[in-house]
Amino acid sequence: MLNKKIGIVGVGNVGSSLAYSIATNSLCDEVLLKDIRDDFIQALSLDITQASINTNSKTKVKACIKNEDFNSCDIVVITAGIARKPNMSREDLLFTNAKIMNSILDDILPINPNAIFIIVSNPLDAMVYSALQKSKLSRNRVFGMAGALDSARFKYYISQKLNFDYTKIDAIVIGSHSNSMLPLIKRVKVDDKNLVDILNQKELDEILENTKNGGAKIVELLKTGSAYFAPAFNTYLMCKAILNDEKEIFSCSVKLEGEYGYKDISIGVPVILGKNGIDKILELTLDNEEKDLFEKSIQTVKSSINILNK
Ligand SMILES: NC(=O)C1=CN([C@@H]2O[C@H](COP(=O)(O)OP(=O)(O)OC[C@H]3O[C@@H](n4cnc5c(N)ncnc54)[C@H](O)[C@@H]3O)[C@@H](O)[C@H]2O)C=CC1
Ligand SMILES: O=C([O-])CC(=O)C(=O)O
Repeated sequence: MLNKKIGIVGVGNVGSSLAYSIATNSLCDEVLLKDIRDDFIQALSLDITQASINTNSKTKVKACIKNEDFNSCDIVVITAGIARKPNMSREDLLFTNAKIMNSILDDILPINPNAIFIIVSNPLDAMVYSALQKSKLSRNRVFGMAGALDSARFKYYISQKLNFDYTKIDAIVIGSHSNSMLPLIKRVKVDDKNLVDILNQKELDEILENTKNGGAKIVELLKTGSAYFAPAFNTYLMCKAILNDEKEIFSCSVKLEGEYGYKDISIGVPVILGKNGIDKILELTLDNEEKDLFEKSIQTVKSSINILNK
């Protein structure tokens, strides 16, 4: 897909892995890197370009010299901010990352109010809400990556438990990107069979716990930060779906305006992604137990938004 440009703001672990995936897969014409570390992004633009040379990639990787370079970006991914360390929750990042997000939007929005903004910084759902409030852009152009990652982890833990090919597993996580996320276990299909008919309750509970703690487990092991390859690759897939107008289904954090019975809140639900960003929000029919868990998820996001708005 040429004549398309993606800007990445915050080129640390997630941002640089995303730039690498985009460039080595020749997803677009240009990737623009912006960070507060100028020499670092110069180095990365050289390194990632040199990595993609032998893939015959058409993607140019450039370090942003002036904010005006963002004026022609079709997509801007915001991965700037601090990552959590062991014994921290994502919510502990709230104030620092909201401040960083606001300063980035102050820089980019006047130059390019027409891009699609994909938010990655944590706590994800509150950051999406905050970016929407600040930008006043429509919700189909400001949304967040998390549900795709959580759904990949859900599939991973199901496949581990069953020792079964994960390509034959259909599973999705909705709700907040927090401990109160909602892996929809009753809907999981394994080769067209219901997972709940295959495993006992203890085994199902283990999968749920592992999925919810998927990010924290990596944080505990890494000690210096959080996961980046899987977050970056899922963001890459979202960019690809948009630039290629794939109309693919992803679980994304999006502002609800009545869907699922909620308004004025950003949270993970399945959506269709295409060239205009969010093409459609899909409304699953939740049973009473799922509705209660979704409400808990909503409350987690609301409490972060309320803290920010105080
Ligand atoms: N939504 C999700 O599923 C996931 C979210 N995350 C979040 O993504 C964020 C980034 O994570 P990592 O890449 O691992 O962190 P990192 O620390 O490796 O990179 C963050 C980068 O942001 C840059 N930065 C800080 N302030 C900036 C500003 N004002 N303008 C431009 N750049 C700025 C830093 O210099 C650094 O290069 C964190 O908030 C993390 O919690 C990480 C993984 C998954
Ligand atoms: O765990 C973290 O802090 C980073 C993240 O959101 C994830 O990997 O799911």
